[in-house]
Amino acid sequence: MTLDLRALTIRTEGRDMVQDLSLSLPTTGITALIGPSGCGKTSVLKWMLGILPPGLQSMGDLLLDGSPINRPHPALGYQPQGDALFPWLTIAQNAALGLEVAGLSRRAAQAKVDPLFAPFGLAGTEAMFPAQLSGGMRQRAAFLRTIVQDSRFVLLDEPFSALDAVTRLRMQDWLLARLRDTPRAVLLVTHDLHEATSLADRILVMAAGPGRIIAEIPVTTPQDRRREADLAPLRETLKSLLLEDLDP
Ligand SMILES: Nc1ncnc2c1ncn2[C@@H]1O[C@H](COP(=O)(O)OP(=O)(O)OP(=O)(O)O)[C@@H](O)[C@H]1O
Repeated sequence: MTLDLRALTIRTEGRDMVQDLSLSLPTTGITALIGPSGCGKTSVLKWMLGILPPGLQSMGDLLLDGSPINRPHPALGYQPQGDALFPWLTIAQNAALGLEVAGLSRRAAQAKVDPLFAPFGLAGTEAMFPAQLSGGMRQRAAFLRTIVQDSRFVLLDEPFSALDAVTRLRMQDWLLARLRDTPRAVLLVTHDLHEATSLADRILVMAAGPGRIIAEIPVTTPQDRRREADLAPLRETLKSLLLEDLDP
């Protein structure tokens, strides 16, 4: 299964905010999307999901295995910036919400979510509210809600940015482990070059004004052999691409 975004242009107030952007996601693996603030990363994700705010005009095609799809589409899962848990719902209710929105009964949704609390490190939190959990736990609950929907393609918008450094590293390892359990394709928007180089199989670099992809860089070192020091040259390359773009 492949997801192809072809020739996306997003226009606001008479100017192209994103211009002629194309990308493909293979069946598995992590593709990181990096770029300066405001270049349009979140808007690209929202367009793929069919939730671009009104007021932004768009042109482009999204093809699943070569055919255009209507959105929202069950093959595409999404985790917005932050954890986006509803504070007035318990963790169990939050985790089941995506399934309920997709049409499952409350009971069926809960039955699907329940067995995942332990593997997601959330055993005992079912009846708690988000404010009672640590940042890492809330993030795992948000992942649970996203992952349980079985979407083949998961779009993650800066999922770790609100976490402290240690929790972030643990959550990154944890995400890789979950993806080994249930392989799927991830499009990961991140500002963090360490995160991009340690997690991704491929890094797409965006420039701003208008937002477009200026480089596609494969990360060929296998996950288990990625050492911080070995990844430094790649980070330097990414840094110069990002900074070059900001020069007048
Ligand atoms: N609803 C909207 N109406 C008009 N302009 C918008 C709207 N949403 C976003 N924009 C503008 O579009 C541009 C891209 O925003 P977007 O959030 O997609 O960028 P981003 O690369 O994800 O930024 P960041 O990394 O800071 O999250 C910004 O200049 C923003 O001000």
